[in-house]
Amino acid sequence: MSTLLLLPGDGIGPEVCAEVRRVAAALTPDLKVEEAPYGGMSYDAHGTPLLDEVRDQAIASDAVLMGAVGGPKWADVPRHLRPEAGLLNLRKAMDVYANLRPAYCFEALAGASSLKPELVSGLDIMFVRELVGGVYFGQPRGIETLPDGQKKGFDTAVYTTSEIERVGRVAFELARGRTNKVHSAEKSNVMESGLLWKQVITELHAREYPDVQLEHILADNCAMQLVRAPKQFDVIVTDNLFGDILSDAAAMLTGSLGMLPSAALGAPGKPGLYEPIHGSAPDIAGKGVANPLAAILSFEMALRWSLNQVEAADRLLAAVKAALNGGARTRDLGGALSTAEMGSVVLSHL
Ligand SMILES: NC(=O)C1=CN([C@@H]2O[C@H](COP(=O)(O)OP(=O)(O)OC[C@H]3O[C@@H](n4cnc5c(N)ncnc54)[C@H](O)[C@@H]3O)[C@@H](O)[C@H]2O)C=CC1
Ligand SMILES: CC(C)CC(=O)C(=O)O
Ligand SMILES: [Mg+2]
Repeated sequence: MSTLLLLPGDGIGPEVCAEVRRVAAALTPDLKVEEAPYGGMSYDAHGTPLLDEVRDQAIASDAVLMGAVGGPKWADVPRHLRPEAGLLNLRKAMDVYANLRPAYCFEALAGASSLKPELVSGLDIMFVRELVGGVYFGQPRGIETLPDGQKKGFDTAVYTTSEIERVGRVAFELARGRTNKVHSAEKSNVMESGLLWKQVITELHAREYPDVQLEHILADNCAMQLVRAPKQFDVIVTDNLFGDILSDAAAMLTGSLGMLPSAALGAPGKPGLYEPIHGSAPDIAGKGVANPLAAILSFEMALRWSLNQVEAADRLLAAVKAALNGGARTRDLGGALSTAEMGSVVLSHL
């Protein structure tokens, strides 16, 4: 029996994870679903966003699915104890370095996109975001007071050859099963870590993946091209910061931030960390209106990538498609369904 560890977290996290629980109970009754405190609610109860035993439980499970963490309540908590620090520490501890963020436009939602339907109809981009390196983790970092009394805030963007190579390999391998095309996005024009990124990807491509079409693109141009002509992209491999930003932007091409799931993968055989790409959405938390589909589709990715249940994943994907084809829409998609009502429509199609 496989184990899924659910970490609902804060804000809308518990609301969308409740729908994942219902779907899992109906679709995969043999899956053991455990739950643990995490994020701000763990800080409130235990003084830390990630207990050592929860980290160990995550590493020992077959897959981890989290809702979201953070919110204004914890804005004044010291940086290393903030909910977001718990998330970064969990990603690092699980060494889930390749974050797959599919920006897939369901046919029924082409009209809900921020772009004209013809620009997004058939859109299927796979972001491969490096997740455990770069500026979110680099040292030194901090806020210091300068001799003249003003303050200096600083971070370090750092990547090593092996960190770039291993995520690049994931992107090229994925591309081979798709349209054989990879864009590598960086800022090699102004950043040394970006220059190394470009060199390592170029060498990896020449050495191991000459059959795949590779294009380098500066991250700012990539942002512009995503909203100009997104269908030119298939796989986009990029660093932690650019991947975070570009994938949020791409979410709106698919209709809503509430639609995008993700899978964070490490070494083969190790558990993956699955999460909707959105945050805790404090502006709508507690209202029961959040779109649960990003979380439900994250469960679909967990079934496919970690839990060896491809048939169940196919059934779930078909149920989400049927729900959307039937007109089911939460508020972010222009409809009026509540979180639980959207979950129920998906369930009705399983
Ligand atoms: N993986 C995680 O746990 C993440 C946590 N965060 C944290 O979440 C908190 C809030 O961050 P924000 O910048 O507001 O980003 P956010 O992603 O939480 O929300 C941005 C906007 O999208 C809407 N939205 C997000 N998810 C939605 C859903 N499922 N259905 C309908 N609407 C949805 C929100 O209502 C809001 O208007 C912060 O503390 C941030 O650090 C942010 C991103 C990822
Ligand atoms: C640490 C997270 C809050 C950063 C983020 O927005 C993300 O990973 O999507
Ligand atoms: Mg983000």
